[in-house]
Amino acid sequence: MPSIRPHPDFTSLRELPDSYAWNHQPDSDYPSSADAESVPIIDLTDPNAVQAIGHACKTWGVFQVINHGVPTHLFDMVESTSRDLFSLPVNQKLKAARSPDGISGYGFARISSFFSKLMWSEGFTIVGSPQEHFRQLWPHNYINHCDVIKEYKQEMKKLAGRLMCLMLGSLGITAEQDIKWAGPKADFNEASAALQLNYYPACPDPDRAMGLAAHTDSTLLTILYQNNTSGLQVLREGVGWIKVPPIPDALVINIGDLMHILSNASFPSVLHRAMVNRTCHRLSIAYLYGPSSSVKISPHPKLVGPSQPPLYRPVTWNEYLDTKAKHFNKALSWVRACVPLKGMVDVNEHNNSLKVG
Ligand SMILES: C=C1C[C@]23C[C@H]1CC[C@H]2[C@@]12CCC[C@@](C)(C(=O)O1)[C@H]2[C@@H]3C(=O)O
Ligand SMILES: O=C(O)CCC(=O)C(=O)O
Ligand SMILES: [Fe+2]
Repeated sequence: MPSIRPHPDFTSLRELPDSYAWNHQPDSDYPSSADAESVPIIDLTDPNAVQAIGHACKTWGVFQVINHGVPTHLFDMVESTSRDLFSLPVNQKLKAARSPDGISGYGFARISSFFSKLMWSEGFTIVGSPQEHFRQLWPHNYINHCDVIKEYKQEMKKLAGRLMCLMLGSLGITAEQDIKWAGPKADFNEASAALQLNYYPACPDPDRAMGLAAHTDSTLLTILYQNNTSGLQVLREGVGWIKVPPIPDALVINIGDLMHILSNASFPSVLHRAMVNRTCHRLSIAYLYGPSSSVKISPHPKLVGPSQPPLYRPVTWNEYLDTKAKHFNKALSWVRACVPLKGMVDVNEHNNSLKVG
């Protein structure tokens, strides 16, 4: 939790309090070519999807997918549950507040404590069943909302398994032969995940506010649904912050730190952030996908050899989440093997409200 106190209901403020005002670097720091580049869009029914995904993962660490097979009505339903949740009175939402050392529940982003300024957003993290927290929010009608989340997570799990096969396939790794923890059907059925609902209210001074500060995800991969309001940006080295526009029915897929480790740094975990809007609120739903708790993730043997030493030590998801909670943007360096890594992004350069020390 930040040492500065959040406004109890910042969604109703007419002016941006100083505690929410970030000192953004002017965009002129970056060449204007930032507008000319855009995140790849990949059709999952395209026979060349593996190559396209491999290229996007290596060069961007992020892409959008279309024709992914997730039924549209599921997005409407999960959006409606999220709206119902965030429009509850503050006191009601606080009944499901995340405990100080917990992961699930209502509150600020987990990384908030690393910043001297507050973020213009609310979040709700779901790990496992949402039942207990949803009952606190909606004592009389939580069951429907639980069902929506359950169905959404099932669909996301299937898609995440497919994406794992495509991403690894592009590196010459097959789930059947090369990844034991992919399970007997090689469908990654034992994998686990968290669902993060993010709500960014309309903001009186969007140019000085920050929705969600620049970070990488502590996942294998993340599947992000965003409503029709833009805000997501990804950092392209040497170019700058690139907007990832909402495309109806498309999903944004990004590489997380664990996939960066598994790929022995072939795939970068992309730095991203969410900006806010003066007139429209924004909603996003992140499916944060990782291995089951007993699995140690390490650079895959097929990507290691005499000229390619393993760049990271083995870690479980829980160990990595603990490291991230302690060291935030330094977490990857903490699991680095004793080999210097070239071309690492220093997140400090891009987060100027980061607390020092
Ligand atoms: C499974 C995860 C992944 C977490 C921690 C835990 C639950 C909540 C996730 C997020 C969601 C919002 C951004 C982030 C950076 C945050 O603050 O909380 C994420 C973090 C991570 O990717 O490190
Ligand atoms: O809201 C967004 O677009 C980004 C959300 C995000 O990065 C996250 O939940 O990890
Ligand atoms: Fe993220």
